[in-house]
This record gives sequence, C-alpha cells and structure tokens, in this order.
Amino acid sequence: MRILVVVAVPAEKEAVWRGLKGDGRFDVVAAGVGPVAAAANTAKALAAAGYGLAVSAGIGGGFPGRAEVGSLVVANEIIAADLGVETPEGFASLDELGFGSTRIQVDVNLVNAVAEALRTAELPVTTGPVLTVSTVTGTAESAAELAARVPRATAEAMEGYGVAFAAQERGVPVLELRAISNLVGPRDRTAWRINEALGVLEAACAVLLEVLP
Ligand SMILES: O=C(O)c1cccc(C(=O)CC[C@H]2O[C@@H](n3cnc4c(=O)[nH]cnc43)[C@H](O)[C@@H]2O)c1
Repeated sequence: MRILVVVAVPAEKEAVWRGLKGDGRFDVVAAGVGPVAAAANTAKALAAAGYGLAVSAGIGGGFPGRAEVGSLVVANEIIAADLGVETPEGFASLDELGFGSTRIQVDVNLVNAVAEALRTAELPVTTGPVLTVSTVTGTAESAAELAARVPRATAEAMEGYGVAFAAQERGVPVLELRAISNLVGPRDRTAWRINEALGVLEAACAVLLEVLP
C-alpha cells in the first residue's frame, strides 16, 4: 500500500523522512501551514497517484491535562473547530447551521493499532479528537472555549481537517499524528519545544514504518 504523509513545513518533512528511513512505500509532502494549503496540496497529491492512506503529521499543541509536551496524539476524530459563525449566544458550527460536517472520524482499528504500536515502543501516546484551527490559540479564554466546545479535545494543529477532507473526497482513509511541542493556552513562544517534538515525530514515524501495511 502506498501512503501519503502530509506535513506543513520542511523541518517536519525531514523528521518524518528520517523516521521512515526513506522507505519507498511512503511519499512525504510539505504542503504549507493551514487547512487550505493542506487540502489543496493533499488533493493534488492524491490525484497524481493511488494511495491507500493519507496521514496528516507534524507538531501540535496539547490541551493541558490531556497531552503533555513531548508526547504523541493519534486523532480518533479530526474536527474543524473554528468553521462556523459567531452569534450573540456563542459559536455555532457548520453542523449546527446545516451546512455539512466539521468532523471526520478516523477508523478505530487503525487508531488503536497505531497507538498500541507507539506504546509498545515506549512512546507516550494519547488518542482523542484533534482540532484543526486557522489561528493558533493564544489565550486562556480561547483555550477554555475550545475545550468546552469539544469536551475531549486532546490537541490542536492547523492542517488535519484539510488533509482529511481531501482524503475523504477521494475515498482514502486518513490518520492524524501530532507530536506535542507546546500546550494550548496563553502564547509563550519561549515554551515551545519544537526540536523535542520533531525528535518524537521522527521516533513515531519509525514505528509507523512497522505497523502500517
Ligand atoms: O507563535 C510563534 O511565534 C510561532 C513560531 C513558529 C511557529 C508557529 C506556528 O504557529 C507553527 C504552526 C504550525 O505548527 C503546528 N502547531 C504547533 N503547535 C500548535 C498549536 O498550539 N496550535 C495550532 N497549531 C500548532 C501547526 O499545525 C502549524 O503547522 C508560531
């Protein structure tokens, strides 16, 4: 099975490739930051070749108490968390407005198999919903609002839903894997542990190499 791995930036691509050891079953694309770049470039890649799986991978923010810095999150649901409208009563998602779904489920057997393999490799891993946002959350208020909107929210990043939507349109299964570089909350750039997260992402990709068919 050929597998497409979509990351945002070159540093993530290098980490993923190191983990995958250049295995010929995988193609790794640095699609750019954000859901639009991710969707457009995933759709382009999926149109160019036959893939059995699309993986959105990279660093991400962990919700405090659910995913710590240096750990991994495997999404069991990929949610476009800011796709909707603001109303005087609060945020209303596209689902509530009747314009479609902001949630894409990930195959539970795939999630469990990958999470179990990562645990066996002694990598700290949690499964749960991963939110896709167009703006990195930067205040305690926004973090609390998101956590209330999606009660089990485990991590946030900026590309998963774009990759998942493009994959879904072509009937290709999707997986999202995030290595946590920072906590979701008040912006503190000095607290981001990007190199540590890239190292964990590399180690996780070495496990993917073994567990994916
Ligand atoms: O705030 C900054 O100074 C800053 C510096 C470097 C990079 C950024 C990013 O926003 C990178 C976004 C990039 O990384 C993923 N990511 C990582 N953590 C988070 C997060 O807490 N919330 C959303 N996205 C995150 C994201 O998928 C992008 O690809 C900022």
